[in-house]
Amino acid sequence: MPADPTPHGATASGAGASGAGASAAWKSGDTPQRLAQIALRDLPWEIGVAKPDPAIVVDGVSRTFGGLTAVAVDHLEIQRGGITGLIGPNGAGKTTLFNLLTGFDQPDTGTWSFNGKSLGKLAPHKVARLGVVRTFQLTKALSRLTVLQNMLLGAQDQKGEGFFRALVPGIWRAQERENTEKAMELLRRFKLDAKKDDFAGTLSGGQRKLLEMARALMSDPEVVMLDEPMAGVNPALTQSLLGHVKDLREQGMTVIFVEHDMDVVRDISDWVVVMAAGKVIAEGPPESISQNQAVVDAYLGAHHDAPLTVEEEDQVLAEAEQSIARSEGHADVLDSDRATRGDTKR
Ligand SMILES: Nc1ncnc2c1ncn2[C@@H]1O[C@H](COP(=O)(O)OP(=O)(O)OP(=O)(O)O)[C@@H](O)[C@H]1O
Repeated sequence: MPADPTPHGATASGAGASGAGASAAWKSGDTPQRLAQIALRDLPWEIGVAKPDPAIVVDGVSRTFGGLTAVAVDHLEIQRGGITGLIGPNGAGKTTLFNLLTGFDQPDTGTWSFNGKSLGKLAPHKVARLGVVRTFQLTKALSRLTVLQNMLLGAQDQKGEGFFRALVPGIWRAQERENTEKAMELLRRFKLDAKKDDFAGTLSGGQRKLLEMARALMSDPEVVMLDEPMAGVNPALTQSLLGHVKDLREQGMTVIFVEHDMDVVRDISDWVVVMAAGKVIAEGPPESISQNQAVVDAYLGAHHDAPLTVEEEDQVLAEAEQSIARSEGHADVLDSDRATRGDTKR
């Protein structure tokens, strides 16, 4: 795990690359949460704004599927040590962006880097080895492996994999023991230790989400990307999951998570990035988002598919009735019917 949460390029007393007003407030002993908040506090709420200490920088990344532009992000920086919420209506391109950043998909154009190192064209396991891991909207726990076996699959740097090392069983046995100890420690933290020998397929949806998060931590990541970690999780486990996400920041990790529940987003994000139709349409601290007209429009637009309320349904029916009656020359019948009911609305 990253031991030193102090932002790169910043001393404990505070000299960040930019945002000088904010960095002046850094004190030794500040928690990662406070450091991230201070680093982001005085930034303008502008799309593509430079962060004092970015872990990830995205430039001109686009991905199309046939004629559809799923992602078209001009410039985006993710602050190290903070929790960044990525929100947007269905189909906004959030998962596709995650896929691109973690090597699960390749873009048509663009570059992106982690700690200044380009991640373009790297396979997912290499991206993970460098320190960027992700979880999936639909969990990828392998049902027919046990919980512990799933955890061990997440371990990096398996010394037993190398040919010469494989000739020296002592090395891989020691490695295996180390990995198992680490897996058990994480399982205890996520309260899954009692289930270590159960098949992952027998876990509840929420427990699978926990397992996936725990497994992602086996590789000691610096950046953890969580795709809808709370989706389908019962309320009792939601709190526990939220606590775990906050813990990641306490341990100095950078977290990016996709979430639809705005209460959750407000609760845990230091910064929020909003996507719609593949583009970033707003970014800022959580409190800035609900005041942003572009965000309100994007969400209201997305709600065309939402079920109608009873009142809206009544109105649609009444209008349809009127239009049929008029086209058939019976408007008078509807008018007298409405008058009988004491309904004056047309
Ligand atoms: N493999 C694919 N082939 C074709 N179209 C795709 C593919 N993957 C994503 N898309 C399309 O790209 C757009 C962005 O999808 P994406 O899943 O990234 O959105 P999202 O913001 O994560 O949505 P949600 O919140 O519903 O998960 C959508 O229109 C989607 O249908």
